[in-house]
Parts: sequence; C-alpha cells; structure tokens
Amino acid sequence: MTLAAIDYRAENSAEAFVKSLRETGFGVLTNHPINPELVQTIYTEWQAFFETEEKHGFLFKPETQDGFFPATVSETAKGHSVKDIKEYFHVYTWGRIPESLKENILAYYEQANALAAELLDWVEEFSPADVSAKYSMPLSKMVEASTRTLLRVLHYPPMTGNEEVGAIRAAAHEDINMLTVLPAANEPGLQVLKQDGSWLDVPSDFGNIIINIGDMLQEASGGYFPSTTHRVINPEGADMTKARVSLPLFLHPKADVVLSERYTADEYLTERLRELGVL
Ligand SMILES: O=C(O)CCC(=O)C(=O)O
Ligand SMILES: [Fe+2]
Repeated sequence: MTLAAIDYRAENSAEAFVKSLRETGFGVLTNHPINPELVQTIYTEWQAFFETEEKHGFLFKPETQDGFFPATVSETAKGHSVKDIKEYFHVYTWGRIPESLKENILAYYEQANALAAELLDWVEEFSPADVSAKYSMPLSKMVEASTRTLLRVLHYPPMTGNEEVGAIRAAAHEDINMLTVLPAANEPGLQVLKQDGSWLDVPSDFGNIIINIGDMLQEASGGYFPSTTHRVINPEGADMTKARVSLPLFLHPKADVVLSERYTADEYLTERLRELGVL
C-alpha cells in the first residue's frame, strides 16, 4: 500500500482519489482550494490559546460537546486503557468559540465543509451501482446544513518525559463520522495501519490535505469504503520539545439520516460516544 498525493485539479483526480479511499481508507490532495495561509494562522493563534489559562473558561459541556477538553478528560481510544497525550477544542458553528479566534476558524470551517461536500460527490460518482443503491440519499445531502459536523482543534503539548507508560499522542483508532478532512499538521506523526499490520507515515508536507473514511461511511457503503485505523506517534529527539497542532473536520450527517438498515446517524453516534466514555 502506498499513499501518493493526488493533484485536485488534475483531470482524473476524482477517480484517482476515490480509488485511493477504497484501497487505503485515505486520500491525500495537493493543489486544493483550502487556503494554506489561513491554516497556518489558525495553528499559530490556537497554539497560543492553548498556552493560556483562558481555555479553562471554555470547559466542554457533556450535553453539547462543544468547548475545551483538557488532557485529563480527553479520549481513551476504543480498546485502549491509557489516555491520549492531547487536549482539544470542539468547534461547532453554534458553539462557544473565543471571540478573537472566531473569524478565522469559522472561515476555515466553511472552506473545509465545501471541499468535503464536493469530495462526497466524488465518492458518490465512483461508487459501484450496488453500493450506491445502499445510500438512503445522496451522500452530500446527508451532511448538508448539518449542525453536527465538528471541527476539532487538537493540541499535542511538548513531551515532558513524565507521560504515562504506553501513552501516545493519539492511540490507534478509527473515526466515527463519514469523512474526515485534515490539513497536514505543523509536525509529523500521523500514521495509517496497513493490511500487513505495519504502519505507514501519511505524507505530511504542509499544504497537503488528508482525507479519511470514517465508520459511518463504511456502514453506509456496506463495508465497500474501509474506515482505516490510524494513530499519532510521539516525537523523538529534538522534536520532543515541539507542540503539534492539527485540525480535523469530522463530517457528520444530520441526526435522523438513515445510514443503513441497522442505524440512523444519531443511534450510531450515541453508541460510539458511550464506548469512548465521553457521554
Ligand atoms: O492529529 C492528527 O493528525 C489526527 C487526529 C485524529 O486522528 C483524530 O483526532 O481523530
Ligand atoms: Fe482520527
């Protein structure tokens, strides 16, 4: 398995991209419409925010899941017992956002959402007929105007040497949602699990956009599109002193969307959040 970056503006980009998603669960795009200066600015200003105490004023609410999740409550991946070494902020269009950070992050939310809707149309176009027959409505309609799509600003602090034994920045997991859109972070570390059990570095050149399939699209496609396990490993050597910031947009359908014969989007999400221990 290899992960080659695909030129968004190339003639065959949609087909090549969907082939990559099908074969690896991941696709990497270059030359895409997301503004890299905006992403860089967001990394810088949110890193500064995470370094202040102001973040504690935005402590997340369990009922709504917006706001700041400190390292002490942040996730333990499904099947793991040690917490990830990370803190994060959940941005929803309707949620609490620090006033000075609002404009840029909401501009990014909009750009990433627009790209994601187009990519779902690509997925739809190149789904075989027996797979698209399973979709209860066009994929991009499932997420259109959804208030559940979540932009997570992640901060992985520099390593202190006092981390819990076995803890890594993000333990191996699959994403719950339809598609995840993730600009390459300011530091490397993201890896995807290959079928032979080894880990592959995701090409993380700044400016790349990384897209991966989540469990909901796997469910909706009857397993045709695989939700692939990924993780973020700890830095070593001089990089241990560096924080890492990343910005995944988790595309979620509206609550009542029928995902499959087994689940609506809401039923599926509730089950998974319970497993994660955040509900
Ligand atoms: O930080 C990253 O690069 C990936 C984060 C991730 O996989 C997640 O939050 O689900
Ligand atoms: Fe993930």
